[in-house]
Amino acid sequence: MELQTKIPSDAAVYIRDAYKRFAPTQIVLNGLSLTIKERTIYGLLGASGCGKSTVLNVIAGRTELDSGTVVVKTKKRSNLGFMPQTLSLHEQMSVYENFTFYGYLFGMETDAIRSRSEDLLKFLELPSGHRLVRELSGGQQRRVSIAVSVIHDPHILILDEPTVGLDLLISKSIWEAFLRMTQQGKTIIITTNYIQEARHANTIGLMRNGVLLAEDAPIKLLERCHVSSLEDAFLLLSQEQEKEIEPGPFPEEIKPAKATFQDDSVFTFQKFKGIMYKNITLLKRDYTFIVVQLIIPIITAFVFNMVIGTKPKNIKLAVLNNEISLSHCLNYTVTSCFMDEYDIPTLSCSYVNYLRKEHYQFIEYDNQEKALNDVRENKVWGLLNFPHNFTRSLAHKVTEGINANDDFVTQSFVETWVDLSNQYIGSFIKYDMMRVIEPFLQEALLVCGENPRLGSQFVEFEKPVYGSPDENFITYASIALLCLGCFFFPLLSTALLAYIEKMEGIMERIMVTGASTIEMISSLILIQIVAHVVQTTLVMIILFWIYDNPLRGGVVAISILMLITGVSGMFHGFMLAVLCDTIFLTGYGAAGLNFALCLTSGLLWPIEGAHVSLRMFNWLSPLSYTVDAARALCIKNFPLTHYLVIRGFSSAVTWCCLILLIIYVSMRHKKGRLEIQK
Ligand SMILES: Nc1ncnc2c1ncn2[C@@H]1O[C@H](COP(=O)(O)OP(=O)(O)OP(=O)(O)O)[C@@H](O)[C@H]1O
Repeated sequence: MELQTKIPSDAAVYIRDAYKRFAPTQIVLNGLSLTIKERTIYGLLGASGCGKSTVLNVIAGRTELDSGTVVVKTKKRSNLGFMPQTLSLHEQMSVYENFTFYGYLFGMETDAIRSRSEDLLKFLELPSGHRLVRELSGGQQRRVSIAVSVIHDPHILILDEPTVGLDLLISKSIWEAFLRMTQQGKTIIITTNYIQEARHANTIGLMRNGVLLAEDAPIKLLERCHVSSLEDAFLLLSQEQEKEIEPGPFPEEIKPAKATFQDDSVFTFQKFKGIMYKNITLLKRDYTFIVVQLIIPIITAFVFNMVIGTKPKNIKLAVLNNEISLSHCLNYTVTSCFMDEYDIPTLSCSYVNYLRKEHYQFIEYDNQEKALNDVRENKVWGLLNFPHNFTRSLAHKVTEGINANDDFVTQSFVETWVDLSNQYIGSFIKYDMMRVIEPFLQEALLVCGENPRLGSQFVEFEKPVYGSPDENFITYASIALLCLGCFFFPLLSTALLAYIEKMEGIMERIMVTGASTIEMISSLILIQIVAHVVQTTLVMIILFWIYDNPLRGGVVAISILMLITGVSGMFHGFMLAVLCDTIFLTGYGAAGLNFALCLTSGLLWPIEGAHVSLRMFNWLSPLSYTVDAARALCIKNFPLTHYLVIRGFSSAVTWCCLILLIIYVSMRHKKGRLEIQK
């Protein structure tokens, strides 16, 4: 009540004893007090970095004081107009489109926006409203920015260096426009580094060291200081401050104070509509973005299927066959029993032919040292050395069993050297050599009239519980790829879109209109979801229908899971854009996250093989449980009630909520800072 009586009735803005610091030693406002009268121009002057923009942010309700009082006469944000220091316009949009976007944010109807736009174009001497902002000159762009801040005809206009970088003629015409506005009843607060141009203001506040050195009409200031220019007055007052004023102690007790507005809300359709309008207009203008967003995942899916999972073919192996020349082995079939005394076949041929069916290429050698040398020189991947009486020794071993002669036993082995430096190829060679032993022996035994199962290993694999006998790596990896793609591409596009808005100061400008985090994120996500659904559908068609990776059930469930995963990716992207203050960090953050998820989602290697410390915390990865659930749905056709599926869905939803919370907190924390600092 006492305060109310102190506030002059004609004050549009009243600040008393304002203290603000951004770090313990970085005090920006140190007991500043100012009064801005209605229907006047108030010029806030001071050296760069003295805190002028901070004062404007305090008035606009974007920065909270650590202590003090701030009263803004209007209780509605829609009565405030704010022009940030950076251009903060969508340069790919036309002048009209920028007007419409901000008009919608303030709840204006399209017709009202159109007629107000025409007035403003004339008033600020702007060219056609159909021109794109990026095609205008620097001065015209600044005037568009001013027009945007007054599109909704606010009572109080806050302008952060509106004439910076403009030539004298344009600055003059802008000041004239401001004077006309005050005659129409507006209150204008301007910061400027050009002290001399501020002589047009009704009141000047000279700011230094977090306080006002003086606050008066320009003419009175000149009289008081007995000087002829405002620069001299500023200099004189600064010298006096240095002599006289010791900065007071920063209040020990923090009593946050901020300008509040009644029309701040969590979600309003009108603001959502405005942001949607802007997003759709931008997408229509830049369709390459949509094309890239669709083409890259499609190419990735095709390349993945063409590269991953297919067995390496035409691997070269050296053969030293002491039993028979390899040239005699082509088209060789076993027609006689290898255990006969007389008509003995050559099983080395048969074995090599089995391997040929697995797409190995054989090169015959007659010298073991030379062959091994070629393995060492990478000309071939391995050497198979068949002893001269390999078939007879094998027959002896089979018929004699435990009574077999040691020499025969030794001669019944194919000596093999494999280059294991390439783990994948080396393992394929070993695996195939072991795998063909069984059919090779069974065929030989069958010709002998023996039970072919004598040639089987002692382990017999029944029909697989899940999967099929010819399941390969791609079955396992394709699901992880789907999840990763659904997460990463929306993450990347959201991070870039949001970062650009932040970088250009547009995010901050939107927030000053009172738009909430929810409105900004929901409209961005609605747009992205359309792209995400199309993207995911195409990738699923490629993976499951064109390349026939197994999809044994749960199409609807997997689609919903991928939708949530995409939304989670978008939230992660938005979070990166809010938290990172350079494009480098944002890009690296996105790429690094993708890389880490590749490794921890089981795309490259089963997580069961990871170090115990990683396995313990793997559940912290946003995709681990999602990938498990997706595999359970696609490969095992588990029902929705299975715990793996429930866990996957719960994890995806929890991550969304958690990241949303982080975004909300950081946007609150970064108030007044959602733009890249100059
Ligand atoms: N949100 C923030 N977090 C940390 N530091 C901040 C924040 N906002 C402003 N600052 C710092 O406070 C000081 C005053 O900044 P401010 O932008 O208000 O100065 P200014 O007088 O408007 O400068 P200029 O004329 O160059 O625009 C600067 O050192 C700036 O880096």
